[in-house]
Amino acid sequence: MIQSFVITGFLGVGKTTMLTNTVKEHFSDKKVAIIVNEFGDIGIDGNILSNVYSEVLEISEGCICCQLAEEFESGVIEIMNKYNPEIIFVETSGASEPFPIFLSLQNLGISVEGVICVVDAKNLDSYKDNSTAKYQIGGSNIIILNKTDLVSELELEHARKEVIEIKEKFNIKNNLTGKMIFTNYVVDNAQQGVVKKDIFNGVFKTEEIIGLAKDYNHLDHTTEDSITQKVVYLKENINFNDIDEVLQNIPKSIYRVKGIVRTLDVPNPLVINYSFGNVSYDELEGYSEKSILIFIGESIDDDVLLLTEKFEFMNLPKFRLAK
Ligand SMILES: Nc1nc2c(ncn2[C@@H]2O[C@H](COP(=O)(O)OP(=O)(O)OP(=O)(O)O)[C@@H](O)[C@H]2O)c(=O)[nH]1
Repeated sequence: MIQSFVITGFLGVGKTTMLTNTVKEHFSDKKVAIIVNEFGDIGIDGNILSNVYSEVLEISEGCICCQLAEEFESGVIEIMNKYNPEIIFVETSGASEPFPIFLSLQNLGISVEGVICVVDAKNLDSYKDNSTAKYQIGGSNIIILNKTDLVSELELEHARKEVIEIKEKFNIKNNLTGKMIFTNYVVDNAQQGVVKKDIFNGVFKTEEIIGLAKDYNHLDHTTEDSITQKVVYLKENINFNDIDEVLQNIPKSIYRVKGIVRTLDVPNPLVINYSFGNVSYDELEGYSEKSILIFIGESIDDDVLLLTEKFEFMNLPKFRLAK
């Protein structure tokens, strides 16, 4: 039977980092397929992962947990036929819930060995009230407190307590029987997403939950903290400083910026990663597509316009992620 892991967690907490490091560290001897639910016209994570690993399927422009179950399931079947993987990792978008994906995998006869929720130990307080974030923790059975390099032991302990509190409150139940779907869960720590190998050995017996999971209904995302995104394509005449100035002045309502941008003064295109006030730039060779920035957050329309008014846009499409 093919095994799988679902990786969930809020925007920018380190899911892709964990996936990349984990696959390299613990699964280099296995045939691994990675499925990334990415938003926007190009999958930036997919682009990066495909440099590391070859078999990446991207499901784009939508949320697998809401509209894309069918596309997701047919994509998984395609991957199984083409690559015959031993293990499948599914990275869900930071704005979706993990459990519907669990069910889709189960429908396809794939064994789900764990639903891993990556938590940002440094920034949990700033996103823990978002309803999707709570359901992500509630819908997982392996919780990884990541970015431990950025916190003190006291802060880590605080984050751990908070996570357990949320988990106990939002632990998903079967709608019909009222029983907990996950009877067991673990909380562990990681830095740069490097997770202990035995975490992947499974912490629950699949048969424990299969019966319960069948009757589970999709939880609705609530409207009040809906997450939207804006995709901005940039013209080619920008300097690095123009980009940096925008990224140093991101308002709090924008949780996440990702992109790949070519500038006049840096030789290679730059992969841009912004989350929780930190921005990083990594040069990427061989990218020749349009320069693109994706802004993700709550009610961000005006903020993005204000921030980017100095750029000349090619266009500015908008997607709705979660309602
Ligand atoms: N200091 C520190 N930074 C980290 C750690 N893990 C990830 N990061 C950084 O956090 C940023 C976001 O990481 P990603 O792995 O892209 O996060 P993600 O959860 O996949 O993001 P989305 O797919 O947009 O939801 C990147 O700049 C990472 O380099 C960590 O343990 N410590």
